[in-house]
Amino acid sequence: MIVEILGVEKYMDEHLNSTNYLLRLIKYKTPQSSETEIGLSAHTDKKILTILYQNQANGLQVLIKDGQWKNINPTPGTITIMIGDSLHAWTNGRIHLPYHRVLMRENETRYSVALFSTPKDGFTIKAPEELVDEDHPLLFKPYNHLEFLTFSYTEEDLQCESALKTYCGV
Ligand SMILES: O=C(O)CCC(=O)C(=O)O
Ligand SMILES: [Fe+2]
Repeated sequence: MIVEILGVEKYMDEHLNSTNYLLRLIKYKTPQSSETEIGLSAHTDKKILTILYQNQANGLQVLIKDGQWKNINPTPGTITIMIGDSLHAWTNGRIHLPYHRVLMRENETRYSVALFSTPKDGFTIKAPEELVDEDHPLLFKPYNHLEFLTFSYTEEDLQCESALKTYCGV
């Protein structure tokens, strides 16, 4: 759908051939006090797309424009999809990159299952020429996904507002 909306369907095969998948089951510790606790601190997913499924214990929040955190309380049985850094960079910033976190509330155990699609090792993320023009100048230099991941585990990444901009912003 995304490639169709952006008119770059011709890259679909390249995308499928360069993608791996990773499934993660997460169990969050149940807070025993009435204080809310950070289950997962604010971050963006460094990968392409995240498909998220959770139990009834809500807690996912997304940062919205005015700097507020918005609760994401999905209807039971539905999934939440989030864009990761790789797709944000590949689309030359055309698709919003959501900062998100998980807050835990008293006596609720949250389980979530995340299916990440991720660029294969060694793949270079480069926005297609169709998505770069005068109105949309190139935002990120082409970068190697694995090297970016290595950077994202460093102290420098922890201190910067956007790993992607710091690492390869134009
Ligand atoms: O558990 C959740 O709802 C969020 C998980 C998440 O953001 C992640 O694993 O990157
Ligand atoms: Fe995440």
